[in-house]
Amino acid sequence: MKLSEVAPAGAVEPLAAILELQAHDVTASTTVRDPREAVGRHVADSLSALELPFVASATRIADLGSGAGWPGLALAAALPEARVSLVESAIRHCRYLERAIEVSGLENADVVNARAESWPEGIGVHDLVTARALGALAVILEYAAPLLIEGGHVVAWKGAASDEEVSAATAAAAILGLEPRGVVAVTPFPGARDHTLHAYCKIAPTPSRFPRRPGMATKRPLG
Ligand SMILES: C[S@@+](CC[C@H](N)C(=O)[O-])C[C@H]1O[C@@H](n2cnc3c(N)ncnc32)[C@H](O)[C@@H]1O
Repeated sequence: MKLSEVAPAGAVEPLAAILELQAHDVTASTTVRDPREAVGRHVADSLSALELPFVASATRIADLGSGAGWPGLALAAALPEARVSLVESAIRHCRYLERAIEVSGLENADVVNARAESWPEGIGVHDLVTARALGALAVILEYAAPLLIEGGHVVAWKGAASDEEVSAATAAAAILGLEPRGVVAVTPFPGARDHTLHAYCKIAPTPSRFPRRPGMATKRPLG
């Protein structure tokens, strides 16, 4: 797959620079380094969410657990009007993300070295929170809900999620002021299997006891 087949014209150059960096920088947190493979597995997978209208129109995005920057960097490149914060707890990954922003020239992305549940400046200001490969759905929702404005959305990129995981997330959503808005199956690259986007909307204030202390969402999951 070519970048120009999966990314909007203005996003091709910055993303090509990031894929080149990712291929050679040993601190990039990914096993998919070959740029030709990364076009599908990282870029197209990240941009598959643009088919959701509230992703395409988002203006203030937080990508939680960014790692090597997917989906956050791809969304920043594709949505130049949006501001994208890459929230990453590991300083090593943050340094890489800063280099990726520098080589790409993306001016609408920034790096936040924090745990998603310990980022007070991020509370209540985002209309979209994204997360890929960060954890169980219920955990992602617990991290995301406080960061959203009412009417904002969460999108979680998942492989095959079990019925149990989805039910736990539905129960967690009800506690957090979120409502499920569907699961969309996507095929970002030929042969991609079990790629789904799980969407939720914030329909009510999140109770003030959230975010809980760091680590609690995984130690004692809601739902
Ligand atoms: C498996 S990687 C996924 C990276 C990227 N989203 C992807 O799909 O390629 C998960 C990342 O989340 C970070 N992380 C884990 N818990 C976190 C938290 N509570 N807040 C912010 N980052 C977190 C880890 O350091 C790691 O870089």
